Amino acid sequence: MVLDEIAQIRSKVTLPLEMVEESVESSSGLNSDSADGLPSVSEMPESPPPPTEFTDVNVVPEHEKKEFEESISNLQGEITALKSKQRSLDEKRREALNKILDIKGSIRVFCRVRPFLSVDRRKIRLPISTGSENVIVRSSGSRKDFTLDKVFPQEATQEEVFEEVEPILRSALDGHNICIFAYGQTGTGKTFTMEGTNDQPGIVPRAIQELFRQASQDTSASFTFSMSMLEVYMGSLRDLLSQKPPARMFEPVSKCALNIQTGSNGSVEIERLTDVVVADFAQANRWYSKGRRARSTSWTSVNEASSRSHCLTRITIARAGDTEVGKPEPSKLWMVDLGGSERLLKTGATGQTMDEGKAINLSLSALGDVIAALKRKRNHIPYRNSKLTQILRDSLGDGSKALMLVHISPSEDDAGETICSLNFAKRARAIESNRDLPEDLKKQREKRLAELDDQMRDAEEECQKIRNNIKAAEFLLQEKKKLFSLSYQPLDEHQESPRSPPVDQGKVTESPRTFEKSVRRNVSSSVPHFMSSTVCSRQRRGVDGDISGRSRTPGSGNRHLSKLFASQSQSQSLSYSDHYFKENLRSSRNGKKSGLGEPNALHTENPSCNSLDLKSSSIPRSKRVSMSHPNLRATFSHHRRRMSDLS
Ligand SMILES: Nc1ncnc2c1ncn2[C@@H]1O[C@H](COP(=O)(O)OP(=O)(O)OP(=O)(O)O)[C@@H](O)[C@H]1O
Repeated sequence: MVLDEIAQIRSKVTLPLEMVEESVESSSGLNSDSADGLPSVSEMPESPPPPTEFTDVNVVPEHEKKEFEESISNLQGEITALKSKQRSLDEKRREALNKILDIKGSIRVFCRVRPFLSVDRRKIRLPISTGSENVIVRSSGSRKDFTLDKVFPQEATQEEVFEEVEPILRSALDGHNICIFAYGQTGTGKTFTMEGTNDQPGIVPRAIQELFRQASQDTSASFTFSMSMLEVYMGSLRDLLSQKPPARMFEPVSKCALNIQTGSNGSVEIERLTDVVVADFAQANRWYSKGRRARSTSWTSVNEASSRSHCLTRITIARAGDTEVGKPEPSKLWMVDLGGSERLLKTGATGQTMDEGKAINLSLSALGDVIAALKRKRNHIPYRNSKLTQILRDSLGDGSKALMLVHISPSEDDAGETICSLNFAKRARAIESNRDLPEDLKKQREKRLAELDDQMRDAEEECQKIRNNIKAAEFLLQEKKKLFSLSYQPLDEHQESPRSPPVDQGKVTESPRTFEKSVRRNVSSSVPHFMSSTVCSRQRRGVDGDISGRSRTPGSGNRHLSKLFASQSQSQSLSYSDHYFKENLRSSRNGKKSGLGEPNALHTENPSCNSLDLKSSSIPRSKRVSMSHPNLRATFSHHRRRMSDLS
């Protein structure tokens, strides 16, 4: 129904200008020498003129204006109702997604096995075997089985990994704080998973792109994204997007340049941390590259340090437009590439490497403690034990979701480290896996998840339909408003309207007064003094001439109208109340061309109207012309102003 209306409105917006043009040319006799072979006005036989009505074109019938206003307000009401329906469906979808994530666990743990690299000493017997939700590690005659939420084997692609990560991003847009961690021994592929390469982008660039994509589809709210990047090294924080270069390249940063502030409500702010608003994915990606470059040239021993620091990328999502629920707090999406988790004794580290390793291990175990406390719903969550957990305080806990991607090596040499990493994963997992549940509970859980999944999809589909309806209705409303302002609002209001396209400025130049002067210019010298041209009017005529070369716009419709006035002044007989003229307009409104091109439809001189009677105020109301075509009204409304200016 809405689409039909749009089609109607479109035809109303564009067609009438042609109709006006046609009616102007036909009625003014300008096409008298045309192929139609129509006689000019002067050649017209002296048949008795049709009775002339003097009408006040200043007035458009109130009932029509009211009807138009009503249709606009009905449409506005319809849009409001659709938006409220969209909000409630969106709420349903959010609830279902939340329940799904809660059943699956608010802290989910995945495992990714790195493929063999050329540098790996390949053994015939592989220590690792994987299922979809479990990893078995065989080492020194023992066999350990670890259960996880999802396991990505060596051949898993970046796309496959991201597919599983993606649902949590929707939660970030819904207002939840989210943390995605890459955990594991050095060289197991944490940076590959998070950053990726140009050919195989990782989670961070894909997530940013996905956020922009999802936000652009959500018409119920508008989103603003901003981005920060920082590095935590030996308990110090470094701003990776800072515009200020470090005092000396490669200088160790011994002091923490950024302070972590915790509000009374638990919210966390990092003082002086650069936060850049990013308008689109390309811009965000440029900042991300800058942050990555800053990381690789940081600290003392340039490349080595990267595995001994944590790199945190934060996307802050501000949501606006959901007026019924007020302005929500911005949500944060943290994507963290953690430092390598290897045991110090095994690496035989000494000196600074030892200290770095200690710092990493301290913060990783603090993170493990926080996650374990959250899992057990402890009253005290030990956030304060490391800089990392202090930073993530408001994004790990109530209402937040976390995803831990534990990376392991396929090599037998690393089996000990692999077991340590998987023990960390086991500790972090929020719930028992499906595999650990009794059969009946497992079935119940699966059933519930399937129901919620259906609910979520239904709500999403319905929401999409409503989104399309809203778009169509908003377009229709905009068109109606345009039409309304063209038809009923005085010229001044057109100028003030913020929606007015630039061509309306042309209308200003080509103001109704200009037309009036062009009428006067052609009026014989017998016209009263007040109708003769002035310097100003002659200047305006120059402007008028400039405009005439422009493309057809409502303004150019006026140009044709001015032709009509010019020709009127030659014949000095045409009145808007002329029933032929009205008839022509009516038929053109009805899509009939017939009356306008036919000789008997042409206007003849009306001797009783040898001069233009512009005193509209003296015309009885009963004789006012009724032009129900909105665009015709538009041009007439300009004319009305011209007349009233004169009176
Ligand atoms: N899934 C994979 N597919 C192909 N190559 C991979 C994969 N995972 C890791 N690699 C390669 O393994 C090497 C080590 O990976 P990466 O640097 O990401 O490890 P890391 O865990 O981040 O190490 P560090 O802790 O030192 O930063 C890189 O050359 C990377 O390209």
